[in-house]
Amino acid sequence: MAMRRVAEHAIRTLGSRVSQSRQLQATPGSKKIVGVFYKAREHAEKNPNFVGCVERGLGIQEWLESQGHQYIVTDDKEGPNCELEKHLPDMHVLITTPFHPAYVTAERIKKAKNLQLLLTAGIGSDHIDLNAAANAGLTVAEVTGSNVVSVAEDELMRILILVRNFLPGYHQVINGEWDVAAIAHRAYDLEGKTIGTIGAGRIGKRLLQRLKPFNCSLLYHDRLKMEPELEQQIGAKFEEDLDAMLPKCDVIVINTPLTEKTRGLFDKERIAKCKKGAVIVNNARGAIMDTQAVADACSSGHIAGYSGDVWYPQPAPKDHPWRYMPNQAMTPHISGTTIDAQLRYAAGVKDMLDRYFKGENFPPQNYILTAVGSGSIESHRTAKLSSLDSLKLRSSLGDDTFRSLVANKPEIKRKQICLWLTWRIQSLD
Ligand SMILES: NC(=O)C1=CN([C@@H]2O[C@H](COP(=O)(O)OP(=O)(O)OC[C@H]3O[C@@H](n4cnc5c(N)ncnc54)[C@H](O)[C@@H]3O)[C@@H](O)[C@H]2O)C=CC1
Repeated sequence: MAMRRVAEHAIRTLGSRVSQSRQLQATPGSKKIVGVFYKAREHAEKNPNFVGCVERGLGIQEWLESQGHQYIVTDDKEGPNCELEKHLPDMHVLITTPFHPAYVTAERIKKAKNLQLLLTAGIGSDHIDLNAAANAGLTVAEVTGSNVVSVAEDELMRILILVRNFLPGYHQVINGEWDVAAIAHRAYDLEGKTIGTIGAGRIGKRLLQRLKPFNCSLLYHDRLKMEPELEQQIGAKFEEDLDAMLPKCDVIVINTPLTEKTRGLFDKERIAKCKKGAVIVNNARGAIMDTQAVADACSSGHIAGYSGDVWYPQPAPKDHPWRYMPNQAMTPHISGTTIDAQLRYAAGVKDMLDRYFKGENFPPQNYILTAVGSGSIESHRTAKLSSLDSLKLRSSLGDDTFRSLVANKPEIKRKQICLWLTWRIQSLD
């Protein structure tokens, strides 16, 4: 709350103190756009709306080529000789997804001399080195909101799968077995249990809304408390102290972005604070967890089950401990790439490319990082920006707050707010 007040005050006094940031605009002429997606192989033909794969490349090939642009699509993203590396020196735009992440390292950014724009088809741009992108003056944007329903629904499913001990029963059927007791001794109702989400942004709120009819006790820990009316409507109680919330929860769900604050948040010590027998669902990012600590807690039974679709790295190596730990219900990274989600993030990417070609701003909530022209803003601010975790802009203020601030101050350019607040939040943290 205090941070929000400071930020609001800051915007009131922003005025002319911040000079114009560079407008991201494609220079005239043909652009080289590279997209990195997962391969669908024989599955590509099974559904005309399966646009998120290499074979369909978000369905924008014809449109881009009709405008004279070059569009390269690949799934080959690893190692010095991969297809992605070959195109780094002359690409202007790189489209990546969190499902088959092309890790955009500082080294790769350095090689990509012509790169202006990094678009994430989906949500979560932690596979990009944002500090390096800021230093290089790149714009990073994602299709915010595109798959939040997809993930919230998936989390609800995972909670039920773990609490009802569903998977062992399914495996019995496949294996020709029948042993009710082997399942029933650790299967529970969801009703009456306490569920806590860490992060109650778009996905977290949607999950809480979906859980309300289950008659559970709902808790949330976030950097921001919801407005009282929304809190009441959702029916969840705010827990300012994460470590105080954890021992209360039968089910813990992680819904924060991966930032420097959340990387490794669930280490051995924090997992030890969870109630014995709690289950954890994590569709946010694998690196929020200490991999081995999760595997150990599942093996010891302190954690009764772990489910999620996010790993580090991705694809998960064959020897990843989560593949082999007991009571896990892991899948590849799938929750945010339903056909419905693909259509939404494909449309969002096309819209941003169109705006980029026309020199128009993107929807404000899509920006993760905005381009900074050298000398176009005060130098110390540029310097600050280059060294911070840019996700703080959204994760500290919350997108709703940020949007309402922008909406109430039409005279202030969004990019100015973005740059200034990012710098300001850094000093507040
Ligand atoms: N598995 C999948 O397919 C998908 C995964 N995701 C992951 O889910 C994350 C969340 O997505 P949205 O809900 O759309 O984002 P959002 O920005 O709407 O919400 C994130 C929430 O986390 C809170 N938060 C940030 N840092 C925190 C901290 N240190 N402690 C407590 N709360 C903190 C923010 O205040 C905000 O309320 C994404 O960043 C992404 O990593 C998103 C979409 C698909």
